Amino acid sequence: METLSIDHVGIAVENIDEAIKLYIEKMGMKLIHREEIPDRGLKVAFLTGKEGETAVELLEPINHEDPNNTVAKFLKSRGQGMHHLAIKVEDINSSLRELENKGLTLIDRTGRKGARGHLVAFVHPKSVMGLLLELVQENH
Ligand SMILES: C[C@@H](C(=O)O)C(=O)SCCNC(=O)CCNC(=O)[C@H](O)C(C)(C)COP(=O)(O)OP(=O)(O)OC[C@H]1O[C@@H](n2cnc3c(N)ncnc32)[C@H](O)[C@@H]1OP(=O)(O)O
Repeated sequence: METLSIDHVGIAVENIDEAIKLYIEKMGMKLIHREEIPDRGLKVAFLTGKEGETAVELLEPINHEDPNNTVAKFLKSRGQGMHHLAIKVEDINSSLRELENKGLTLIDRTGRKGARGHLVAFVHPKSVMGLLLELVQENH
């Protein structure tokens, strides 16, 4: 499998509106996309720099008290900060098979719809040296 690019860095935050303001006003980024994903119980926002390279994805749980919400759980146990790294691939399902064959532990066995309508899947941090890895395939 080949990584096409580093798609985004996911950052868990307690308050997405305050976080967006910080990234725009203090770091000079621009907001390129915002949505709520009720299926995953998340509010997300994507920001980039002027050159539009790798994005930052801010993630806030819709319900901070939901014990099944992975980001709410993360905020309670580890606090705000980097949550995952997402790489872009051409074919998410064949990449997942390849990673599994190489001994990595998959969280998702197939790509499913994530933010921006793209297909996404996660690989367990215990098999990526503590990093929660996301694969993203642009859904054309
Ligand atoms: C919208 C979409 C998109 O981009 O399109 C998204 O971003 S969705 C973004 C949100 N969705 C996801 O995160 C889905 C994938 N994540 C998951 O399924 C889960 O968060 C797991 C990674 C399996 C962890 O769940 P689990 O219930 O096992 O949590 P836990 O608190 O007991 O943690 C088990 C171990 O994993 C570690 N751990 C938990 N979350 C971690 C993270 N984000 N990065 C690195 N390590 C992490 C804990 O510290 C712990 O390590 P120790 O055992 O050493 O203490």
